[in-house]
Amino acid sequence: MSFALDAVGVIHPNGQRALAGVTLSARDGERIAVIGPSGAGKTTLLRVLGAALRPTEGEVQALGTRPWQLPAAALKKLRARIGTVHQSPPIAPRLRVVTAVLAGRLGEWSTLRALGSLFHPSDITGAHEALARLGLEERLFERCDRLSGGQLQRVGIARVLYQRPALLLADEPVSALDPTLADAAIGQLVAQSESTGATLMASLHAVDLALRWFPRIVGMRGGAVMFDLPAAQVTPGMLDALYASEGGIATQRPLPAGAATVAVVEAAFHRPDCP
Ligand SMILES: Nc1ncnc2c1ncn2[C@@H]1O[C@H](COP(=O)(O)OP(=O)(O)OP(=O)(O)O)[C@@H](O)[C@H]1O
Repeated sequence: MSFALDAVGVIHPNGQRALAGVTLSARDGERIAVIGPSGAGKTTLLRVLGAALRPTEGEVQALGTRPWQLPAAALKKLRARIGTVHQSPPIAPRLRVVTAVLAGRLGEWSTLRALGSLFHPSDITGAHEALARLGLEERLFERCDRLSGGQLQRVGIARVLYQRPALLLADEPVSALDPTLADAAIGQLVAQSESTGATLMASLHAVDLALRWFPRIVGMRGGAVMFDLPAAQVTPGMLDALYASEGGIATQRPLPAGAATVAVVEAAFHRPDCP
């Protein structure tokens, strides 16, 4: 078992409930997409799974441990085995791209090695390989504040590929990328999961990408799981219900502009290389 949540709820300090009664588990190596409207609780769910946010209610298990029962040093070790791609990567602007990628393994390194790598990057080949998978190898020594938002997002993905975590969490990892780059970047995350056996869980607004690349789809709304199904069993009607408008604000299922909704959903059900 890679992770298990049992009746997990989160209420933020301001009283806002973000998750309610979420029970969910994943086997090692599973690939799961989380979809749902804005505010559904996707980011909060990923933060709970990454042991970054302690839930208000329920039980969390991740990589064979109960994070919130661990002493501080063991919790730090657990976090080093979990990799998160953030929608806006928390990367210091003046950092070189190479250093930002190598930071993926900071949690594994001694303080001395980590400090040293700031001044003398120690595994340039490894950083180059990770960046090449995202088509960014020529930016190896560029400063991060000279990159576009989409390039920075790809640096965040390269960093987690370099980290090689056992549990790979991605929160809207391709929101700043054009459709071609987004598809390629999700392909790299999936390839990483296939080659290392890491469990991959990604939140995505692009439903077509979710259905094409992920065998299992979790639909969330209002902090709760609405459905948890194999991609082939998710119907256009379920997607309409998931993204239905609330409070008079018209919402639209986020599919590529100009696409015939049903046709795209149906076409997206099967990856050519998936049975
Ligand atoms: N730090 C916080 N303090 C208070 N409320 C929060 C906090 N973070 C999230 N929330 C609230 O929790 C709910 C779920 O937010 P979350 O960011 O998990 O949703 P989401 O599905 O990731 O949304 P989006 O698709 O827009 O990123 C929302 O109502 C949000 O306003």
